[in-house]
Amino acid sequence: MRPPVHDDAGAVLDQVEVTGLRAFGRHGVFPEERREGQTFLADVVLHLDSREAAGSDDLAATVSYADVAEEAVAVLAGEPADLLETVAARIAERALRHRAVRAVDVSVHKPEAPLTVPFTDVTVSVRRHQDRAGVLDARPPAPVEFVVAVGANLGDAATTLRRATAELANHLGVELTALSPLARTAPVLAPGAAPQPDYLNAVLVGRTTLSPRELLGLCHAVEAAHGRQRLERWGARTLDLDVISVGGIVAADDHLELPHPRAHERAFVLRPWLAAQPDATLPGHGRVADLAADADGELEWVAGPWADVGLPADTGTGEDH
Ligand SMILES: Nc1ncnc2c1ncn2[C@@H]1O[C@H](COP(=O)(O)OP(=O)(O)OP(=O)(O)O)[C@@H](O)[C@H]1O
Ligand SMILES: Nc1nc2c(c(=O)[nH]1)N=C(CO)CN2
Repeated sequence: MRPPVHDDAGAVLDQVEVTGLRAFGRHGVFPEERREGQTFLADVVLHLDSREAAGSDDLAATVSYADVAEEAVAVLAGEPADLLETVAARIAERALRHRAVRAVDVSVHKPEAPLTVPFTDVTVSVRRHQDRAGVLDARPPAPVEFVVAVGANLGDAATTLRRATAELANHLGVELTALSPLARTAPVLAPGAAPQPDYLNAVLVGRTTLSPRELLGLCHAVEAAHGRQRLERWGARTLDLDVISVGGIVAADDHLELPHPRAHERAFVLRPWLAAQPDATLPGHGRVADLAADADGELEWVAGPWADVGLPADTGTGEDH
């Protein structure tokens, strides 16, 4: 095991290790190294939280070491660099594009390095961490899954939710793949708050090429277009769009936290989400089915289709739950 990397809560991350990756490359400072080439090797240790993947036995919840290995070998065999440090950093950068990878150790070996003395190996090792703030602003290289929870308890809530859902679905870089049925839910209020009307809630699942920040901005724009005013925390509202998760990212800054910090305890999020996506997991919290079973909150399904957006597959808008 490499020295551990800790997550934000101080827990040691798991390690996935690939060693002895080998390729013919042309890295080096000397012209003959560029001309003749030589063998390079790499060891890669991925630091990640494997609990979700272990719970669901689903490769999508972790990272394929085969992909990381191929990417590392492509760097070894690829564009020549003067320094092993550069080669190691390139491999690390490729590995960190996999969002599940929180940190990575890369060692690059050059056992045929042009030294004038007997030696066994030359190794350069680097450790790199996920740029956690940057991750919230980065557009994913390929579409990633997102989950948005919608709610309203002022005005014609059903019409607002239908229109807001269509506005999201029609936005460039956003595609909806599953919709929960509509639920009527008892308001979850701050202690001592005045009573409020029941909410209508639903959950939208989709794929996006927007950055998480852009998706939040889009949600705010749709809220504003429907007259949302932020007067008090947890106040009654014409429309509320919460970004629950994007691409499995676990990251936070002052304006955006992923996954949504209260989603794991909210029946009005979890139960519709489960209905839309029975095998869903909430990054850092586990299976939505388990979380939904533990969450308190009164909820009653509103029968019938409630949104008119084209989905790639027939999904449960209004079937029995
Ligand atoms: N994952 C997220 N989704 C939506 N807003 C978020 C998220 N993370 C942080 N925020 C921030 O929270 C701020 C308050 O959001 P909002 O007014 O919708 O809160 P709320 O709906 O009253 O309460 P709650 O956040 O508990 O749902 C937003 O301006 C936004 O910047
Ligand atoms: N039932 C219900 N209660 C809430 C809701 C909501 O969407 N549904 N949203 C809140 C703040 O986002 C606070 N309380």
